[in-house]
Amino acid sequence: MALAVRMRVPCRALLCAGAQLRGAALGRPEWAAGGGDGARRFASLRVLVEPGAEGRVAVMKLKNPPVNSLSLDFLTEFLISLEKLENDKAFRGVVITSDCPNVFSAGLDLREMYGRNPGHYAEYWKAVQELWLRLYLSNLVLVAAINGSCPAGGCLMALTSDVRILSDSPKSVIGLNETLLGIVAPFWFKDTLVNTIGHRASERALQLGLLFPPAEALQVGLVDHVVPEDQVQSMALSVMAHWLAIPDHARQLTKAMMRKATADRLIKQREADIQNFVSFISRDSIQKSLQIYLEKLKQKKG
Ligand SMILES: CCCC/C=C/CC(=O)SCCNC(=O)CCNC(=O)[C@H](O)C(C)(C)COP(=O)(O)OP(=O)(O)OC[C@H]1O[C@@H](n2cnc3c(N)ncnc32)[C@H](O)[C@@H]1OP(=O)(O)O
Repeated sequence: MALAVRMRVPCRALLCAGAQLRGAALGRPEWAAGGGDGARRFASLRVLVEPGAEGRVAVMKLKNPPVNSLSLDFLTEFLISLEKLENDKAFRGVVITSDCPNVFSAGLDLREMYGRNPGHYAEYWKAVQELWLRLYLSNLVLVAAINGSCPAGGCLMALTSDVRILSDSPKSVIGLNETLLGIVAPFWFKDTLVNTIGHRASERALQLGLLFPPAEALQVGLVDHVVPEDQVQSMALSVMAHWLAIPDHARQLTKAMMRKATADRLIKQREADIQNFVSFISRDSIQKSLQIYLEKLKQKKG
């Protein structure tokens, strides 16, 4: 029973070890315990982890300004924080939210996918896979408190949660908009979306690269609740309490039953998926599309 519940993701330890080495190489402290809660509160440069009021729930705040792009450094720090929480039996649930105003996450860091070498692309993609697998198969109850814009990889991250709460703001759009960048969402992004909103809605959303405003996101089932911005966190904690009323073992086995087949599709072909990504992203035409998109983002500022 315990084995079935505690699904492990291969290569995690290696990735985390890599992250620690990278941090050490940059000459900065890995973790700083702080505040009156002692060891339970910890932070890396880009991820703040605070215990909730009752101690069973942690709040993870993404802090990679200006837009919480999922850079390699961010991903490695996030994965280490998540592993710490998974390994601490006191924690049963995690609320994931943003520390950056108006943006939950801008998705994958375009600078990791543009103008680099194949080895870098492979390392980056492995970390993106790891993020998805660790979140999608997490034994913890995960609630995404989406307090801002949530495109592409940000949306993927939110989709791995058990519940999504979106702030009711014009900036809070959510969706897998990859086609707008001239790139294609990989099959496991697509599978996660289909598992959430169904096949037809996903087909339309993916082809058109739709970014749904709050009311539409709620209607299509991409999020579970839309609330005023200042109530996102309290709503997340109240939904969490509901989920924590269910015995962990029953909920965890049910979650695994619902998600394992989808995760296994990637686990069985991780290396091939990395090679596909590297050859796709290295194409001149794709690099050109990314360059144009990055320029557009810069021009937007005027
Ligand atoms: C097989 C291939 C599959 C690959 C899959 C990819 C999935 C992805 O996640 S691709 C990334 C998709 N992301 C987006 O399309 C979002 C792009 N960003 C935005 O739309 C906006 O930045 C925002 C709505 C999130 C926030 O808008 P805001 O006005 O607050 O900020 P900006 O002025 O636009 O941006 C500030 C700053 O940040 C840079 N930036 C924005 N997004 C990214 C990003 N994803 N990666 C790297 N950098 C990003 C932006 O260029 C600005 O930089 P400068 O200050 O240097 O100009």
